[in-house]
Amino acid sequence: MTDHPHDHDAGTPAGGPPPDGEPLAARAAALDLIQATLRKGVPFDDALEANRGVRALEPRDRGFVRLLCATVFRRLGQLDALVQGALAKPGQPVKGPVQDILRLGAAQLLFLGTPAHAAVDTSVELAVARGQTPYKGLVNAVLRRLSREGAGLLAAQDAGRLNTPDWLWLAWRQAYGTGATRAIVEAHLAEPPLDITVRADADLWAERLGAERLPGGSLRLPAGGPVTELPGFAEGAWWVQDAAAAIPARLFGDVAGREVLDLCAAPGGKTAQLAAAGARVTAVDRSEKRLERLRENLARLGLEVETVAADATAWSPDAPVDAVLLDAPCSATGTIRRHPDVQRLKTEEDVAKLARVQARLLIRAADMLKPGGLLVYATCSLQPEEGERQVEALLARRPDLVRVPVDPAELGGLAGAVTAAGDVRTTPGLIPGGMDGFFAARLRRTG
Ligand SMILES: C[S@@+](CC[C@H](N)C(=O)[O-])C[C@H]1O[C@@H](n2cnc3c(N)ncnc32)[C@H](O)[C@@H]1O
Repeated sequence: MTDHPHDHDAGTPAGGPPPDGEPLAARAAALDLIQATLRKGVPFDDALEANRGVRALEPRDRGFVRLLCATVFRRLGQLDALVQGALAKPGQPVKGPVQDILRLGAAQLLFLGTPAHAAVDTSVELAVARGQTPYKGLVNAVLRRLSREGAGLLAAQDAGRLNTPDWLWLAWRQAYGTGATRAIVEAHLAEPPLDITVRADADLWAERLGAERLPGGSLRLPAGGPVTELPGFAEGAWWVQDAAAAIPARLFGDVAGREVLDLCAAPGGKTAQLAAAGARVTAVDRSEKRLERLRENLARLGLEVETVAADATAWSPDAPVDAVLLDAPCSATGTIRRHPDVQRLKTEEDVAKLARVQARLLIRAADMLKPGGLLVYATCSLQPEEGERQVEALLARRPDLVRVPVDPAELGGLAGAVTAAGDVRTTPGLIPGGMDGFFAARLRRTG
């Protein structure tokens, strides 16, 4: 389970050699998937779940399809510039399926190490199979040229900048400065490692899995391969959760025996942390389908919580509580290295719309607290409107709330993640191997 609204226990894409079993079927499935996302706006994980062609493939080929699509989303700016540069007539418009076939072909040639003949031949066949026979020659010529000259062209590109939509580049530069923005966009280029949170015995599991221990307690493994086959998965010893996503629930301190409301809970990564730490959790989510996923996840972990399917802007607990976690719906721009399609789907308008929802949820969450109770607000967004600005606005509006600053020692010494005001702000470039961009603030109700 991860924090992304469209990803659950999906694990990480497996790399490995390109398919030789059904080479065309795998590329055809990848074409359908990137078209669903880039042309129709369907989040990649939803497209993947709905695609029958992918389900029919061997697991290794499915891994290839996932990696190929992720590479197209991750490197789209570079790929489009390369294709443009390789056209016989520069500036010639290349659109629709032909454009997408070229993107897939170039990604295989230049980023996945697919042998040139396999990448070129399957792309040409795909063009024919999709009724693009008149463009067969163009696909062949562009990809052959890229197989010869691509590496040199690639070396001259500013990869981080090219792959980042302008609005995100400008917003991050304004919020974090040029150096930190560079670190963010560089972190987006790499396939992220697999981070997990263990129920208990982190040292034991680190040894068993050969995992690295991260500040704060998460374990880190290299990406690739089916997560469900790793030791400890089936018996519920751990769950998938980015190291940054594991921070907000820890900000409550010792929750053993305490009642905690988790207001936007599914698929349950933070619910699991709270329940594993001994809290009595009520997990609220407005999506019954996602709540079902939360129940499945917690059942695997052998953890019990109460679940409520409700809109948190309209629902109230029977009585005020000691602790509320609001992991609000957001643009998810902090998860781009895990979900590179996000940077192609989300817009500035989405951020403004979500910020209004977050403001409403925050007021409701504050109203649910007893005097002395703690509210932790979190989003997996890099946009200050969904983090820092929300908390400033709430504190200005609600004199009964005060900030309880976070001490870097609470984050295993990750001093770079604590802001001057005492909130948590992680960015993907913060640690080697990266971490999601997250914001978290801890507030106390005083009256
Ligand atoms: C960022 S995800 C939560 C991730 C989760 N906390 C975890 O750690 O696994 C946001 C969740 O908020 C839910 N949601 C969105 N608006 C809501 C609302 N008004 N009331 C309750 N849940 C809502 C979505 O269905 C989604 O599951």
